[in-house]
Amino acid sequence: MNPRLAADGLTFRYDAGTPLIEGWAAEFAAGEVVAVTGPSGRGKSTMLYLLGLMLRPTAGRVLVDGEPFHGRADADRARLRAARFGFVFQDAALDHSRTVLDNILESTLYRRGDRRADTERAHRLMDRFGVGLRANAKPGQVSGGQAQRIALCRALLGDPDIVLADEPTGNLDPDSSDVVIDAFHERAAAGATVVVVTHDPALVQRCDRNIRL
Ligand SMILES: Nc1ncnc2c1ncn2[C@@H]1O[C@H](COP(=O)(O)OP(=O)(O)OP(=O)(O)O)[C@@H](O)[C@H]1O
Repeated sequence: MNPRLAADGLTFRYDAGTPLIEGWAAEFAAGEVVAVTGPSGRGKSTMLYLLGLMLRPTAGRVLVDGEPFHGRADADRARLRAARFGFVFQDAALDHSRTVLDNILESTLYRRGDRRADTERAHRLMDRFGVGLRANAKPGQVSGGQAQRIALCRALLGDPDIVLADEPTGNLDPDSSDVVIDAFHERAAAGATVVVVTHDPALVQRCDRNIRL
């Protein structure tokens, strides 16, 4: 059976210099939570952008269910991302002009769904992650750790079957981090693939395996 997500001979350079990532291969199966670790500046976030079809590789392939997607048109990749991927950016990347709730609901805009059910689900996720009282705040009014948990709610709202998270517990205390990793394992138990870039040893320990870049 094809892995849910795979990198095959992935090479990437930002400019004309030496490639940051060269000939990298990895497979991520449905049902597992995988940590990706490595020194700062090694290219972990870049690798996550490649896996998330946000950057095009210089060479090599990114496969989803065995099908190469890295070279597809932007609109195709965007459609696949909206339907199947949940991405947590390292800096949360919230839209400061909209409320917390609207930021979370943004991930549903490209899916045909029931707005009321999505809103109820968003509130349940916010309560679970301890940010339920901030629904009507603007991102500029919340703490860094709260912004990170709001970004997680946004990524998880659509029950994505591929979750890519960049330092999702970087600003969190151990209890809040546990809630996050529990949620990742829950998605994996439901059949998702979860890839987590992290420097947090406690998080690495709770992942099924660790790939070192
Ligand atoms: N848009 C860009 N243009 C040019 N160089 C970039 C760009 N983004 C990142 N880089 C460079 O690529 C290298 C890898 O960056 P990346 O953020 O992928 O590393 P990382 O392993 O995630 O680091 P950290 O653990 O510090 O978050 C760094 O040297 C960085 O300066």
